[in-house]
Amino acid sequence: MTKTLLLLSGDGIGPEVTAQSERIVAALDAGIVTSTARFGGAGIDADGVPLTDAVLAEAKAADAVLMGAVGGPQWSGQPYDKRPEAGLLALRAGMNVYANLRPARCFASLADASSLKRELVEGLDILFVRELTGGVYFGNPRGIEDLGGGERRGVNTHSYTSGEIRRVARVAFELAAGRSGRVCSAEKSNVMEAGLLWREEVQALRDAEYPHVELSHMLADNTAMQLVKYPKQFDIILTDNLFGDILSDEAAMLTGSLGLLPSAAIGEAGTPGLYEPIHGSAPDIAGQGVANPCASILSLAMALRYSLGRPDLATRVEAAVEAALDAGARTRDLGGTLGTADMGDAILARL
Ligand SMILES: NC(=O)C1=CN([C@@H]2O[C@H](COP(=O)(O)OP(=O)(O)OC[C@H]3O[C@@H](n4cnc5c(N)ncnc54)[C@H](O)[C@@H]3O)[C@@H](O)[C@H]2O)C=CC1
Ligand SMILES: CC(C)CC(=O)C(=O)O
Ligand SMILES: [Mg+2]
Repeated sequence: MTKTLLLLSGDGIGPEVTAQSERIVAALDAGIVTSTARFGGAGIDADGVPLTDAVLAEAKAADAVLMGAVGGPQWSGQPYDKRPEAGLLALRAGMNVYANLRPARCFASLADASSLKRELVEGLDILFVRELTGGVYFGNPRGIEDLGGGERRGVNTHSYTSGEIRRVARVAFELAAGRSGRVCSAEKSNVMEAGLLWREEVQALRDAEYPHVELSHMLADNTAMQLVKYPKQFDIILTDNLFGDILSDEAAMLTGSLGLLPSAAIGEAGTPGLYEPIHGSAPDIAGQGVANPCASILSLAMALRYSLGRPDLATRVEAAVEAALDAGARTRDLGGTLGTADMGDAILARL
């Protein structure tokens, strides 16, 4: 059956890495129909807003969306609600993709590319389950107010309801069954009420419905430290929007590069998923053709697995990426000399 994939390549290196995923889709020849739309800074330049209603409607009507990255210095002077990043938050909220799966796996051939010693990262396989549509990125009130006399106040609100916590915790507990059965929930219940509620709700759901899951709780600052001390202690890390954002970037370096980590954002069954590399638009290397496309291609693999009904092709794409890395294919971030399209070639050759 035909499936539809909407490509929102966005800004900076977004279009460069998404182009390589598009080549993979074409090579798979699996009846996946792709379309493209403007999004992020590219949307602001053409339409005045980062995400139009029409593009959101297209995203909700597709089987899956593959996003590149958004943002860049050109748009940093805009008010917050007009920035490319606000478009991404609106897309995530509009698609109601509240659970963000961010796997951090260390490929065998990259164990020496990590900033940690080989023995600490060899075989590493962590899955972050990050809450994606709540917390401090979305809470109200927010803004910068003028207090007079040259003083201003910046305000953001971190809030979670029990329902928001339970639905993402359920995703983590369900996924635990297919892994080691262990979930570590990271929050700041020692200093934040929303963190305390997080801890209580996660524990209550586990006790009521998932008694076989081995659940532990860890304060998020300690989690950041433990990730570089002994990362292999973790299997699934369940955490909120802000901590998940930060901890997953940290974990990326354990695997060798931020350019390697994919993600899947999923919501209720039967609704489309949003797939994106965890990295941003990388203005420092944009336009040079040197970005690593692996995170985008591995995000496409996650789309094949979770939204496009082709787990067989997901495995094939992941194997092609691993085989290219095993054969020594390396972009600059991994210490190599290949450009973005060369890396795409190396992966395509092994597909
Ligand atoms: N999902 C998204 O669209 C995200 C967007 N952003 C936006 O991106 C812009 C830049 O943010 P930064 O803090 O610089 O984060 P970033 O993730 O874009 O880049 C951080 C560092 O990692 C490198 N890097 C990232 N992806 C790479 C890849 N595929 N290959 C090789 N190197 C790679 C960059 O060159 C840079 O040195 C900002 O406007 C930010 O808001 C940031 C994170 C996520
Ligand atoms: C809205 C994004 C720019 C936040 C982010 O860095 C991420 O989701 O990884
Ligand atoms: Mg981030």
